Amino acid sequence: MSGYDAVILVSFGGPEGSGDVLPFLRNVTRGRGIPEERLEEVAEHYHHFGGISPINQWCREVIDALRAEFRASGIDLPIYWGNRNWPPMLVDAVTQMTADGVKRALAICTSAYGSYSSCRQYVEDINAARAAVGESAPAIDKIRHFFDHPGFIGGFAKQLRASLDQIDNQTNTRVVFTAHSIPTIMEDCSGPEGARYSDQVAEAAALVAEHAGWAGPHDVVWQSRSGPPSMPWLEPDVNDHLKVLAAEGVDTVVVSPVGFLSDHIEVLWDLDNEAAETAAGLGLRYLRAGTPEIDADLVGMFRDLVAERVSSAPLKRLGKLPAWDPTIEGCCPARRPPAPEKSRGR
Ligand SMILES: CC1=C(CCC(=O)O)c2cc3nc(cc4[nH]c(cc5[nH]c(cc1n2)c(C)c5CCC(=O)O)c(CCC(=O)O)c4C)C(CCC(=O)O)=C3C
Ligand SMILES: [Fe+2]
Repeated sequence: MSGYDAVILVSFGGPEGSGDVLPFLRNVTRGRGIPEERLEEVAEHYHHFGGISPINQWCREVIDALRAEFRASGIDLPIYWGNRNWPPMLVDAVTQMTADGVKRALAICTSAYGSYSSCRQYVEDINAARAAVGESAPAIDKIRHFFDHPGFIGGFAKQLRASLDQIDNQTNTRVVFTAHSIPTIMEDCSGPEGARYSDQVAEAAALVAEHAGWAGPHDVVWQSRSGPPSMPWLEPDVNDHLKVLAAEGVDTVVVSPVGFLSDHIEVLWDLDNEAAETAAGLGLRYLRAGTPEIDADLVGMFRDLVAERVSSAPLKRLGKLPAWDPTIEGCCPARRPPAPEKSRGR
């Protein structure tokens, strides 16, 4: 007896044609004061791919694979799909669930880590959609952070191993893990005592390296920062880090984007174009390790994360960081409220 009568995949959403790009970007950045020039710059990244982000198609394939996985494991729950920023929108999915009589659903959010952007914001958007539908909307809980689940680690480790196998002489090879940068103010209030986002990324990176059989050095760096230069974000940026590595005598770099489950625009543009170009300019051999995409381990992980909640199946975790409930009231605000001294005066 679990009390759940449905599962909903909740993802970021992405444009599927050039006309979608600017409206999508306006949805993502609504109320955030991101300048129009930044939007136009980001729009260019999407236009290199015909305005199509692979993220929606990836969601469709994950849902198909997960339905098969549910059938095979006797989990008899329908799977809905709602995005935060582009159709199919969360509010429409919640409307449909309500019409179908769903009372309590479990949300699979497609981000592995804590922090406002990667967790709390998903919960807020789910709750906004429920509020828009009204009293009869189902209750929706979120699955836990899964950065150290063996299916997540295994999915990345396989891809990293495949890249390493292409390098004959690994003496001066460096493995570089990347995740999306976030403002340091957001990092400082991630998790119960702060910095849990970067701690989780670091733990995932170490586990992926270990499971790929990589005993050489690895680093964790950040990618895809936005926001005004005056606002500090997590550093170093992957491009700056490549310069440091070249100066240290590294000749081959393998970049594994553990911050993302699939190849979307940040991976295809910021890594496969920008960082690859930076590396070429420095004379570095550059290999980008794959993301799990719809790897069987990753799909099996989603099944496990549902099974944990519907039938109290044991938690599969490889890491040592304490777990924390991603839905604690007030956890991971976008920023801390200003200290009293600072809010007085100007
Ligand atoms: C931590 C994190 C993840 C990983 C967790 C997760 O997966 O959720 C992530 C994922 C993604 N971010 C994405 C796209 C964008 N993120 C933006 C802006 C921002 N991201 C931030 C953080 C993150 N972002 C932050 C702190 C901002 C600035 C402030 C704000 O707006 O909150 C902007 C606005 C323009 C810009 O400023 O760059 C865009 C277009 C896409 C879709 C890609 C596609 O379409 O293929 C995906 C999966
Ligand atoms: Fe983002």
